Amino acid sequence: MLLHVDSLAVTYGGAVQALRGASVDVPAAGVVALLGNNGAGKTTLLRALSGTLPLHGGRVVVGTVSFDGRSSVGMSAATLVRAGISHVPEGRRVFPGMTVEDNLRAGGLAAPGPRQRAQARTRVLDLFPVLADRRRQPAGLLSGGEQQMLAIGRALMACPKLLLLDEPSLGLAPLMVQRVAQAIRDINASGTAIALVEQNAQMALSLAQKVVVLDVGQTVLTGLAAEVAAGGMLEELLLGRPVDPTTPKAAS
Ligand SMILES: Nc1ncnc2c1ncn2[C@@H]1O[C@H](COP(=O)(O)OP(=O)(O)OP(=O)(O)O)[C@@H](O)[C@H]1O
Repeated sequence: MLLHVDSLAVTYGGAVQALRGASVDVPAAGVVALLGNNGAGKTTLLRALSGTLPLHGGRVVVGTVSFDGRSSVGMSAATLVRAGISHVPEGRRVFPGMTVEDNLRAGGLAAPGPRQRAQARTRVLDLFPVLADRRRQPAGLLSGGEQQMLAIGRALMACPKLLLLDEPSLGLAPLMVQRVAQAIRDINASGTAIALVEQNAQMALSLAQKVVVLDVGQTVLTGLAAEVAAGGMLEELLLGRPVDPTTPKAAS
């Protein structure tokens, strides 16, 4: 398993328990959708995995996280990105005053070497040709969809084994959502594993092989995407009806 997370607990400021038993496995080259209602802990989970919990207060208190065979709890964001975990945060967070090219260059600082950096740049510009057209423009002038592409492209510049995507479709027009979804498919087809947080459950189910549902900081369902989609379990969990504790965990 590329990523193995078991019973992870995270608190903010010692008081807010954002995660209280999150478990998720992501196989090499797999796509896992992380679903759950607002406040379920999805963003916190991605931040814990990429070492970007707020410096002020966010803390992993218990649990196991292993990435590529090594325990990764407590590693810095810089170490984790070099180990192969790239995070595209919610709200894209491109550097608005820097050009598209410089945003990509910043992502490439974590690439293993110059040859891999050049290959990653070619790959990103093939995936998102609009970034090549706009490479001299400040990132802040791009549309929301283009900024999302740039944020994903910047993350890919580090040559990740695992890409963490937080709400990539948020606020995008339907056509742009489709283009981002296709890009996610293409990225995965080239061997990069993906953990995808998405409010758009339909999109997430169409991209993922596996689904993990979080509720109030805990993993309450793990299953194959096709089975979860067919079984109507998701509506039950996301619409807030009581979860049957006897529901078996589907095969992972
Ligand atoms: N910096 C922070 N300080 C204190 N509490 C926080 C902080 N960030 C998140 N929380 C709390 O932690 C819990 C989990 O939040 P998180 O953002 O991880 O959930 P989420 O599933 O990503 O929700 P959403 O879909 O709304 O983004 C919530 O109760 C939230 O209020």
